Amino acid sequence: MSKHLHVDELRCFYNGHHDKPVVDGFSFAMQEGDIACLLGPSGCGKTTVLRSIAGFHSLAEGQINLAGRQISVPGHSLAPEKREIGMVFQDYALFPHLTVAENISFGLNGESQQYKDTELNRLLELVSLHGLAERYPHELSGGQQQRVALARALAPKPQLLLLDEPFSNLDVELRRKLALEVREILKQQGTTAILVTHDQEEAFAFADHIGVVYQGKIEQWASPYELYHQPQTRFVANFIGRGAFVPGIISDSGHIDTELGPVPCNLEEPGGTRVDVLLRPDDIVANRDQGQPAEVIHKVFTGTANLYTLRLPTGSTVEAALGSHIDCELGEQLSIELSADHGIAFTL
Ligand SMILES: Nc1ncnc2c1ncn2[C@@H]1O[C@H](COP(=O)(O)OP(=O)(O)OP(=O)(O)O)[C@@H](O)[C@H]1O
Repeated sequence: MSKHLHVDELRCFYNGHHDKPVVDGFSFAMQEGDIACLLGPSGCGKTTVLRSIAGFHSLAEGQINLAGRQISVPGHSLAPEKREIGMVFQDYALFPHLTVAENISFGLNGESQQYKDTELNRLLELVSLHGLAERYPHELSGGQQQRVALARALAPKPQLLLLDEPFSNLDVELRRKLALEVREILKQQGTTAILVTHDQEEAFAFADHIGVVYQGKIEQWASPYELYHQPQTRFVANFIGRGAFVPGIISDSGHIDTELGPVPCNLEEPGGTRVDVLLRPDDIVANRDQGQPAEVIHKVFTGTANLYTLRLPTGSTVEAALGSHIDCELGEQLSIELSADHGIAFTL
Protein backbone atom coordinates (compact mmCIF):
# COMPACT_ATOMS: atom_id res chain seq x y z
CA MET A 1 0.00 0.00 0.00
CA SER A 2 1.45 3.38 -0.91
CA LYS A 3 2.03 5.73 1.99
CA HIS A 4 -0.13 8.76 2.67
CA LEU A 5 2.73 11.10 3.58
CA HIS A 6 6.27 10.88 2.23
CA VAL A 7 8.94 13.16 3.64
CA ASP A 8 12.06 12.48 1.59
CA GLU A 9 15.61 13.58 2.36
CA LEU A 10 14.71 17.11 3.48
CA ARG A 11 17.47 19.66 3.75
CA CYS A 12 16.58 23.09 5.18
CA PHE A 13 18.48 26.28 5.96
CA TYR A 14 17.56 29.57 7.52
CA ASN A 15 18.41 32.79 5.68
CA GLY A 16 21.91 33.90 6.41
CA HIS A 17 22.92 30.47 7.76
CA HIS A 18 23.72 28.74 4.49
CA ASP A 19 26.83 27.05 5.79
CA LYS A 20 25.00 24.69 8.13
CA PRO A 21 21.61 23.06 7.46
CA VAL A 22 19.24 22.86 10.47
CA VAL A 23 17.56 19.84 8.87
CA ASP A 24 19.57 17.40 6.78
CA GLY A 25 18.69 14.02 5.25
CA PHE A 26 15.35 13.97 7.10
CA SER A 27 13.02 11.19 5.90
CA PHE A 28 9.95 9.35 7.09
CA ALA A 29 6.65 8.05 5.72
CA MET A 30 3.20 7.51 7.21
CA GLN A 31 0.16 5.40 6.39
CA GLU A 32 -3.25 7.03 6.34
CA GLY A 33 -4.70 7.18 9.87
CA ASP A 34 -1.28 6.89 11.51
CA ILE A 35 -0.41 9.10 14.46
CA ALA A 36 3.25 9.99 14.65
CA CYS A 37 5.39 12.17 16.82
CA LEU A 38 8.64 14.01 16.26
CA LEU A 39 10.41 13.91 19.60
CA GLY A 40 13.73 15.54 20.35
CA PRO A 41 15.62 18.09 22.38
CA SER A 42 15.17 21.81 21.90
CA GLY A 43 16.69 23.13 18.68
CA CYS A 44 16.99 19.75 16.90
CA GLY A 45 14.83 20.85 13.96
CA LYS A 46 11.36 19.43 14.74
CA THR A 47 9.48 22.68 14.19
CA THR A 48 11.37 23.40 10.98
CA VAL A 49 10.23 20.04 9.58
CA LEU A 50 6.65 20.71 10.67
CA ARG A 51 6.75 24.17 9.06
CA SER A 52 8.13 22.63 5.84
CA ILE A 53 5.26 20.15 5.74
CA ALA A 54 2.76 22.96 6.39
CA GLY A 55 4.28 25.01 3.55
CA PHE A 56 5.82 27.81 5.64
CA HIS A 57 9.43 26.87 5.00
CA SER A 58 11.00 26.13 1.62
CA LEU A 59 13.24 23.15 0.93
CA ALA A 60 16.85 23.31 -0.23
CA GLU A 61 16.70 19.60 -1.10
CA GLY A 62 14.24 16.74 -0.88
CA GLN A 63 10.51 16.52 -1.42
CA ILE A 64 7.22 16.13 0.41
CA ASN A 65 4.24 14.21 -0.98
CA LEU A 66 0.81 14.11 0.64
CA ALA A 67 -2.14 12.00 -0.53
CA GLY A 68 -0.56 11.39 -3.92
CA ARG A 69 0.35 15.04 -4.54
CA GLN A 70 3.79 16.58 -4.53
CA ILE A 71 3.43 19.57 -2.21
CA SER A 72 7.06 20.70 -1.75
CA VAL A 73 10.23 20.46 -3.81
CA PRO A 74 13.10 22.94 -4.04
CA GLY A 75 11.84 25.92 -6.04
CA HIS A 76 8.18 24.95 -5.79
CA SER A 77 5.93 24.98 -2.78
CA LEU A 78 2.15 24.55 -2.88
CA ALA A 79 0.51 27.40 -0.89
CA PRO A 80 -0.24 26.40 2.74
CA GLU A 81 -4.01 26.88 2.31
CA LYS A 82 -4.05 24.50 -0.68
CA ARG A 83 -2.34 21.63 1.16
CA GLU A 84 -5.39 20.37 3.08
CA ILE A 85 -3.37 20.41 6.27
CA GLY A 86 -4.83 21.42 9.64
CA MET A 87 -2.75 22.87 12.46
CA VAL A 88 -3.08 23.10 16.22
CA PHE A 89 -0.56 25.27 18.05
CA GLN A 90 0.66 25.62 21.60
CA ASP A 91 -1.08 28.98 22.12
CA TYR A 92 -4.56 27.85 20.93
CA ALA A 93 -4.74 30.74 18.39
CA LEU A 94 -8.54 31.06 18.67
CA PHE A 95 -10.34 34.19 17.50
CA PRO A 96 -11.05 35.97 20.83
CA HIS A 97 -14.11 37.88 19.55
CA LEU A 98 -15.82 34.74 18.18
CA THR A 99 -17.77 32.18 20.21
CA VAL A 100 -16.84 28.49 20.34
CA ALA A 101 -19.44 27.75 17.65
CA GLU A 102 -18.18 30.59 15.44
CA ASN A 103 -14.56 29.59 15.90
CA ILE A 104 -15.31 26.02 14.83
CA SER A 105 -17.58 27.14 11.98
CA PHE A 106 -14.68 29.18 10.64
CA GLY A 107 -13.20 25.86 9.53
CA LEU A 108 -16.42 25.17 7.58
CA ASN A 109 -16.45 28.34 5.48
CA GLY A 110 -17.71 27.86 1.96
CA GLU A 111 -20.03 24.96 2.89
CA SER A 112 -23.85 25.13 2.78
CA GLN A 113 -25.66 26.31 5.95
CA GLN A 114 -27.26 22.91 6.43
CA TYR A 115 -23.91 21.10 6.21
CA LYS A 116 -22.36 23.69 8.56
CA ASP A 117 -25.08 23.15 11.19
CA THR A 118 -24.80 19.35 11.09
CA GLU A 119 -21.01 19.39 11.14
CA LEU A 120 -20.83 21.95 13.92
CA ASN A 121 -23.01 19.75 16.11
CA ARG A 122 -20.98 16.66 15.26
CA LEU A 123 -17.70 18.43 16.06
CA LEU A 124 -19.01 19.93 19.32
CA GLU A 125 -20.07 16.42 20.32
CA LEU A 126 -16.73 14.96 19.23
CA VAL A 127 -14.70 17.29 21.46
CA SER A 128 -17.28 17.19 24.31
CA LEU A 129 -18.10 20.91 24.20
CA HIS A 130 -21.78 20.76 23.44
CA GLY A 131 -22.94 22.94 26.30
CA LEU A 132 -20.31 25.61 25.69
CA ALA A 133 -21.06 26.57 22.07
CA GLU A 134 -21.94 30.19 22.91
CA ARG A 135 -18.99 30.87 25.22
CA TYR A 136 -16.04 33.04 24.21
CA PRO A 137 -12.47 31.71 24.41
CA HIS A 138 -11.65 33.72 27.56
CA GLU A 139 -14.56 31.96 29.31
CA LEU A 140 -12.94 28.55 28.76
CA SER A 141 -10.15 26.61 30.49
CA GLY A 142 -6.90 25.94 28.62
CA GLY A 143 -7.93 22.35 27.91
CA GLN A 144 -11.33 23.45 26.58
CA GLN A 145 -9.71 26.10 24.37
CA GLN A 146 -7.42 23.46 22.93
CA ARG A 147 -10.41 21.23 22.15
CA VAL A 148 -12.01 24.12 20.26
CA ALA A 149 -8.77 24.59 18.30
CA LEU A 150 -8.79 20.87 17.50
CA ALA A 151 -12.43 20.92 16.32
CA ARG A 152 -11.71 23.96 14.13
CA ALA A 153 -8.68 22.24 12.59
CA LEU A 154 -10.65 19.02 11.96
CA ALA A 155 -13.69 20.80 10.45
CA PRO A 156 -12.39 20.91 6.83
CA LYS A 157 -11.44 17.19 7.08
CA PRO A 158 -7.72 17.74 6.49
CA GLN A 159 -5.50 15.12 4.84
CA LEU A 160 -3.05 15.68 7.68
CA LEU A 161 -3.17 17.37 11.09
CA LEU A 162 -0.05 18.97 12.55
CA LEU A 163 0.10 19.55 16.30
CA ASP A 164 2.93 21.78 17.50
CA GLU A 165 3.43 21.28 21.26
CA PRO A 166 -0.35 21.59 21.70
CA PHE A 167 -0.44 20.54 25.33
CA SER A 168 2.57 22.35 26.72
CA ASN A 169 0.62 25.29 28.20
CA LEU A 170 -1.42 22.90 30.32
CA ASP A 171 -0.52 21.44 33.69
CA VAL A 172 1.03 17.97 33.69
CA GLU A 173 -2.04 15.99 34.68
CA LEU A 174 -4.33 17.68 32.17
CA ARG A 175 -1.63 17.33 29.52
CA ARG A 176 -1.62 13.53 29.77
CA LYS A 177 -5.40 13.32 29.92
CA LEU A 178 -5.91 15.58 26.92
CA ALA A 179 -3.19 13.80 24.92
CA LEU A 180 -5.11 10.52 25.33
CA GLU A 181 -8.43 12.18 24.60
CA VAL A 182 -7.14 13.82 21.42
CA ARG A 183 -5.63 10.53 20.31
CA GLU A 184 -9.04 8.85 20.71
CA ILE A 185 -10.71 11.61 18.69
CA LEU A 186 -8.16 11.37 15.87
CA LYS A 187 -8.41 7.57 15.76
CA GLN A 188 -12.19 7.82 15.66
CA GLN A 189 -11.92 10.19 12.67
CA GLY A 190 -9.12 8.21 10.99
CA THR A 191 -7.09 11.43 10.87
CA THR A 192 -3.39 11.20 10.01
CA ALA A 193 -1.52 13.39 12.47
CA ILE A 194 1.97 14.47 13.52
CA LEU A 195 2.71 15.80 16.99
CA VAL A 196 5.85 17.74 17.81
CA THR A 197 6.99 17.61 21.41
CA HIS A 198 9.98 17.21 23.66
CA ASP A 199 7.87 15.48 26.30
CA GLN A 200 8.57 11.79 26.11
CA GLU A 201 5.62 10.59 28.16
CA GLU A 202 3.28 12.65 26.00
CA ALA A 203 4.82 11.14 22.85
CA PHE A 204 4.47 7.61 24.26
CA ALA A 205 0.82 8.18 25.20
CA PHE A 206 -0.07 9.79 21.89
CA ALA A 207 1.75 8.22 18.99
CA ASP A 208 1.80 4.94 17.07
CA HIS A 209 5.26 5.81 15.75
CA ILE A 210 7.86 8.17 17.10
CA GLY A 211 10.73 9.74 15.19
CA VAL A 212 13.51 10.63 17.62
CA VAL A 213 15.18 13.72 16.16
CA TYR A 214 18.75 14.76 16.87
CA GLN A 215 20.77 17.43 15.12
CA GLY A 216 18.44 17.79 12.16
CA LYS A 217 18.01 14.06 11.45
CA ILE A 218 15.81 11.17 12.52
CA GLU A 219 17.89 8.88 14.71
CA GLN A 220 15.22 6.20 14.85
CA TRP A 221 11.64 5.83 13.63
CA ALA A 222 9.84 3.17 15.66
CA SER A 223 7.00 2.31 18.02
CA PRO A 224 7.34 3.50 21.63
CA TYR A 225 8.01 -0.12 22.68
CA GLU A 226 10.83 -0.57 20.17
CA LEU A 227 12.42 2.75 21.07
CA TYR A 228 12.51 1.76 24.71
CA HIS A 229 13.59 -1.84 24.30
CA GLN A 230 15.57 -1.74 21.04
CA PRO A 231 17.17 1.70 20.75
CA GLN A 232 19.44 1.70 17.72
CA THR A 233 21.79 4.50 18.70
CA ARG A 234 23.38 5.67 21.93
CA PHE A 235 21.51 8.94 21.64
CA VAL A 236 18.13 7.17 21.53
CA ALA A 237 19.15 4.86 24.37
CA ASN A 238 20.06 7.86 26.51
CA PHE A 239 17.20 10.09 25.48
CA ILE A 240 14.38 7.55 25.84
CA GLY A 241 13.58 6.27 29.31
CA ARG A 242 15.95 6.11 32.23
CA GLY A 243 19.01 4.00 32.80
CA ALA A 244 22.78 4.03 32.78
CA PHE A 245 25.59 2.42 30.82
CA VAL A 246 28.00 -0.05 32.42
CA PRO A 247 31.04 -1.59 30.72
CA GLY A 248 30.83 -5.18 29.47
CA ILE A 249 32.70 -7.76 27.38
CA ILE A 250 31.04 -10.15 24.95
CA SER A 251 31.76 -13.70 26.10
CA ASP A 252 32.43 -16.67 23.82
CA SER A 253 29.07 -18.12 24.79
CA GLY A 254 27.30 -15.08 23.37
CA HIS A 255 26.43 -13.27 26.59
CA ILE A 256 27.76 -9.96 27.76
CA ASP A 257 29.67 -10.17 31.02
CA THR A 258 29.20 -7.17 33.28
CA GLU A 259 30.22 -6.63 36.87
CA LEU A 260 26.65 -7.39 37.90
CA GLY A 261 26.59 -10.66 35.94
CA PRO A 262 25.72 -11.82 32.41
CA VAL A 263 23.24 -10.01 30.16
CA PRO A 264 21.83 -11.47 26.91
CA CYS A 265 23.72 -10.11 23.92
CA ASN A 266 21.98 -8.14 21.15
CA LEU A 267 25.09 -7.72 18.98
CA GLU A 268 26.78 -10.01 16.48
CA GLU A 269 30.31 -9.20 17.52
CA PRO A 270 33.05 -11.72 18.34
CA GLY A 271 33.87 -12.82 21.90
CA GLY A 272 36.16 -10.37 23.66
CA THR A 273 34.57 -7.25 22.13
CA ARG A 274 34.24 -4.44 24.66
CA VAL A 275 30.82 -2.80 24.85
CA ASP A 276 28.70 -0.45 26.93
CA VAL A 277 25.50 -2.04 28.17
CA LEU A 278 22.40 -0.02 28.97
CA LEU A 279 20.74 -1.13 32.18
CA ARG A 280 17.21 0.19 32.78
CA PRO A 281 15.98 0.75 36.35
CA ASP A 282 13.67 -2.26 36.01
CA ASP A 283 16.59 -4.52 34.99
CA ILE A 284 17.85 -4.43 38.57
CA VAL A 285 16.17 -6.14 41.51
CA ALA A 286 16.98 -6.46 45.20
CA ASN A 287 18.38 -9.79 46.40
CA ARG A 288 19.26 -9.69 50.07
CA ASP A 289 20.93 -13.12 50.17
CA GLN A 290 22.82 -13.54 46.91
CA GLY A 291 23.07 -10.04 45.50
CA GLN A 292 26.03 -7.78 45.01
CA PRO A 293 26.72 -4.67 47.05
CA ALA A 294 25.84 -1.22 45.76
CA GLU A 295 25.91 2.08 47.62
CA VAL A 296 22.91 4.40 47.55
CA ILE A 297 24.06 7.79 46.23
CA HIS A 298 20.71 9.28 45.24
CA LYS A 299 17.09 8.41 45.90
CA VAL A 300 13.74 9.67 44.59
CA PHE A 301 10.45 8.44 45.98
CA THR A 302 7.99 8.01 43.09
CA GLY A 303 5.04 6.55 45.03
CA THR A 304 5.01 2.96 43.80
CA ALA A 305 8.80 2.71 43.84
CA ASN A 306 12.00 4.28 45.06
CA LEU A 307 14.27 5.22 42.18
CA TYR A 308 17.80 4.70 43.44
CA THR A 309 21.07 5.75 41.88
CA LEU A 310 23.62 3.20 43.04
CA ARG A 311 27.40 3.11 42.92
CA LEU A 312 28.95 -0.28 42.17
CA PRO A 313 32.33 -1.34 43.63
CA THR A 314 34.13 -0.39 40.36
CA GLY A 315 32.71 3.13 40.54
CA SER A 316 30.10 2.65 37.75
CA THR A 317 26.62 3.87 38.59
CA VAL A 318 23.28 2.25 37.78
CA GLU A 319 19.66 3.18 38.43
CA ALA A 320 17.24 0.81 40.11
CA ALA A 321 13.49 1.08 40.62
CA LEU A 322 12.83 -0.92 43.78
CA GLY A 323 9.51 -1.37 45.59
CA SER A 324 8.85 1.52 47.99
CA HIS A 325 9.01 -0.93 50.92
CA ILE A 326 12.78 -1.16 50.26
CA ASP A 327 13.72 2.00 52.05
CA CYS A 328 17.44 2.78 52.29
CA GLU A 329 19.18 6.01 53.15
CA LEU A 330 22.01 7.69 51.26
CA GLY A 331 25.33 5.99 51.96
CA GLU A 332 23.70 2.65 52.86
CA GLN A 333 24.56 -0.56 50.99
CA LEU A 334 21.89 -2.39 49.03
CA SER A 335 22.23 -5.92 47.72
CA ILE A 336 21.17 -6.18 44.08
CA GLU A 337 21.19 -8.50 41.10
CA LEU A 338 20.45 -8.26 37.41
CA SER A 339 17.19 -9.40 35.94
CA ALA A 340 17.51 -8.31 32.32
CA ASP A 341 15.78 -10.50 29.75
CA HIS A 342 17.45 -8.74 26.84
CA GLY A 343 20.53 -6.64 26.36
CA ILE A 344 21.03 -3.22 24.82
CA ALA A 345 24.72 -2.82 24.08
CA PHE A 346 26.83 -0.56 21.88
CA THR A 347 30.40 -1.19 20.80
CA LEU A 348 32.97 1.32 22.02
N1 LIG B 1 14.10 32.01 12.08
C1 LIG B 1 15.27 31.39 12.32
N2 LIG B 1 16.43 31.92 11.89
C2 LIG B 1 17.59 31.28 12.11
N3 LIG B 1 17.72 30.12 12.76
C3 LIG B 1 16.60 29.54 13.22
C4 LIG B 1 15.31 30.15 13.03
N4 LIG B 1 14.38 29.36 13.61
C5 LIG B 1 15.05 28.31 14.13
N5 LIG B 1 16.38 28.41 13.91
C6 LIG B 1 17.42 27.46 14.30
O1 LIG B 1 17.18 26.22 13.66
C7 LIG B 1 17.42 25.13 14.52
C8 LIG B 1 16.19 24.24 14.59
O2 LIG B 1 15.12 24.98 15.15
P1 LIG B 1 13.67 24.34 15.39
O3 LIG B 1 12.77 25.44 15.85
O4 LIG B 1 13.27 23.61 14.16
O5 LIG B 1 13.96 23.31 16.56
P2 LIG B 1 12.95 22.53 17.52
O6 LIG B 1 13.47 21.14 17.58
O7 LIG B 1 11.56 22.71 17.08
O8 LIG B 1 13.20 23.25 18.90
P3 LIG B 1 12.17 23.59 20.11
O9 LIG B 1 11.78 22.29 20.73
O10 LIG B 1 13.01 24.43 21.02
O11 LIG B 1 11.03 24.34 19.48
C9 LIG B 1 17.83 25.72 15.86
O12 LIG B 1 19.22 25.66 15.95
C10 LIG B 1 17.34 27.14 15.79
O13 LIG B 1 18.18 28.00 16.53
